[in-house]
Amino acid sequence: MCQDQQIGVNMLRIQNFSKSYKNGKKAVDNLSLEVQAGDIYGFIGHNGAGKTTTLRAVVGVLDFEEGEIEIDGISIQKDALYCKKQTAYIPDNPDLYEHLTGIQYLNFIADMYEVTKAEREQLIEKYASAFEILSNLGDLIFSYSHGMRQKLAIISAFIHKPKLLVLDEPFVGLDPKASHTLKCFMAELCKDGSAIFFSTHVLEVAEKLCNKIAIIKGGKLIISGDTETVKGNHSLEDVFMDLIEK
Ligand SMILES: Nc1ncnc2c1ncn2[C@@H]1O[C@H](COP(=O)(O)OP(=O)(O)OP(=O)(O)O)[C@@H](O)[C@H]1O
Repeated sequence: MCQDQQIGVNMLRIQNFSKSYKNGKKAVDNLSLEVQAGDIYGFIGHNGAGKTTTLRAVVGVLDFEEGEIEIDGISIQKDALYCKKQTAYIPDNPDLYEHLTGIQYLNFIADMYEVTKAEREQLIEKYASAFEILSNLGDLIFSYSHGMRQKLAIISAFIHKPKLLVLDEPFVGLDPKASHTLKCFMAELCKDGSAIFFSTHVLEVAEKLCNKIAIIKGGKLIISGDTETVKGNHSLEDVFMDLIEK
């Protein structure tokens, strides 16, 4: 069902978020940004800039003391369960249950998110066919290649139609066809009223796919907004290099 009427509603609001690790390292410093329904929001920055730290705080797997994070208008500090139900997260190196088969894993996730039997069957068929792992779903995850694991994690996220999809380096390990398929499904999800916030080092992908971009450097957000505004008449790579080297 098309939910275009939701486009523009805040799905993620990060306000003055800071995170220091126990060793005293301030990984993120006073970061604020908003991701709205319909947005494909790219989060870019050099190695160690603070992207994963931010993403992990957003999805509730990393505690933080400073700032506020709201998902679909609800504070994750106040109602973490509600927020987690609206969200799917694919880390940069998904840790899947190796002793399950692919289909057992997908059913486990579908059960957790209360996806009906009819709907899960239809969506698993759709996504697993598109990612060409339908015939592998009966095999143990233990036997999957890195790319197949990545595809399974992606399918598990899409089958419960999250309002907010958070991805950390989702294109790493995917072959060109699977990357293309993922981009199409990301666009489809956002057209249906969800929002995507993802980190990437692939600036060409960010430039083409994202309607919004944020650049983080040394834990501080240095620019964010509409892709066209962020890049002006330049390529995103030129803008990135310029900002990072300043
Ligand atoms: N568990 C941790 N304990 C201490 N410091 C950490 C921890 N995790 C990350 N850091 C530090 O926080 C900073 C930000 O790391 P983070 O993983 O968020 O960066 P990133 O932008 O995702 O980098 P990359 O592009 O390399 O994945 C880095 O200086 C890193 O060393």
